[in-house]
Amino acid sequence: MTTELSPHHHLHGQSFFDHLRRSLENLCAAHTAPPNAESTATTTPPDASPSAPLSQDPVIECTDVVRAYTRGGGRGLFSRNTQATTVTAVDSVSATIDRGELVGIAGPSGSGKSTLLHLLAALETPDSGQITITGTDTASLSERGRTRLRREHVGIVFQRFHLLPSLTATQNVALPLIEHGVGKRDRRARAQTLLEAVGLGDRLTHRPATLSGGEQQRVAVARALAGDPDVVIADEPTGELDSAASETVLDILADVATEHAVVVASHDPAAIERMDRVIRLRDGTRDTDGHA
Ligand SMILES: Nc1ncnc2c1ncn2[C@@H]1O[C@H](COP(=O)(O)OP(=O)(O)OP(=O)(O)O)[C@@H](O)[C@H]1O
Repeated sequence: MTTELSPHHHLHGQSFFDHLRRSLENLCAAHTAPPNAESTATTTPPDASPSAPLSQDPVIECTDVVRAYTRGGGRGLFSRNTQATTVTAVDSVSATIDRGELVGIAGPSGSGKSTLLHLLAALETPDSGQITITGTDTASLSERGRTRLRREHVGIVFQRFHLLPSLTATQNVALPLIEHGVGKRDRRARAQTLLEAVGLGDRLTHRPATLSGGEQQRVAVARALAGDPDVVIADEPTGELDSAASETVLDILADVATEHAVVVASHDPAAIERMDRVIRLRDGTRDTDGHA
C-alpha cells in the first residue's frame, strides 16, 4: 500500500504556495506573453490588469446563467422520428467566486454540476446570462480566445487524472508550460517545485502507471497549477480515490485555495464537508448557498 504523504511535510513556517508563487512570478516575468487582442472585448476596466495577483475583483462572476441541451428529434439507426426534448441543465444560476475560496458544487446526479463546472471553466458558453473570468465575458471570445483564456487563468483537474502515460510526472506537469513559452530548463524546475509542493518530490521520474491513484491525482493538481491559474476547477477530484488519498488531495486543494480560487464539483460528502462554501443544485437551479 502506498503511503499518502501530506504536502504539509514541506511547509517551513510559511505556505509552500508562497514559495511557488514567487518562483512562478520570476518565470512569468521572463516570459510575459504579448497582450491578447481579444481581451479588449472584456468588461474589465481598462486600467485593471485581469491577472493582477492582488486584485479584489471576483475571479468568476456568473449571472443568470442558462444552458440547455436538446435531445432526440432526429432519425436514428434503430428509431423512427423521435420527439426532440430540451433539458435545461443549468437554469438561471448566479454565483461569485473569489480568490482565497474553496467552493463546492453539490447536488444529486443530473442536477447540473458538471455542466455548471464546464461553464465556469469556459469549456462551454451559456445560452443566456453571463460568465466572466477575471473580467472577461467567456461568450465574447472565439473558440481560440476561450482556449487562451483557459490557458492563462484556469487550471482543470479531472476525476480520472488524464495524465499522458508515456510521460514522467515531471514531464506531465511541465507540458502546459510549453504553450506559455517557458524554456525547457525552467519548465522542468517549475514542475519539480510543484511536485515537491504536493509531496511527490520522490516521484519525479515515475510514469503514471507506477503511481497510486492518489499520487496521479496530485500530479494532475500540480499540472493544473503549472500556469499559475487564478482558479482551479476540479470535477469529482476524489471520485476514484480511497479516503486517505482523498484527504491528501483535499488538503492540497485547501492549501491551493489560500492563493487561488478553487471550485470542486463532487458527490463525495467528505469533500463537500471540507468546502468553505457550497453551491447546491437541484434540477439545474440553485438550492441554497450555505456552509457545508
Ligand atoms: N451533452 C449533453 N447532451 C444532452 N444532455 C446533456 C448533456 N450534458 C448534460 N446533459 C443533461 O443535463 C442534465 C445535467 O447534467 P450534468 O452532467 O451537468 O449533471 P451532474 O449533476 O454533473 O450529474 P452527475 O452527478 O451524474 O455527473 C442531465 O439531465 C443530463 O442528462
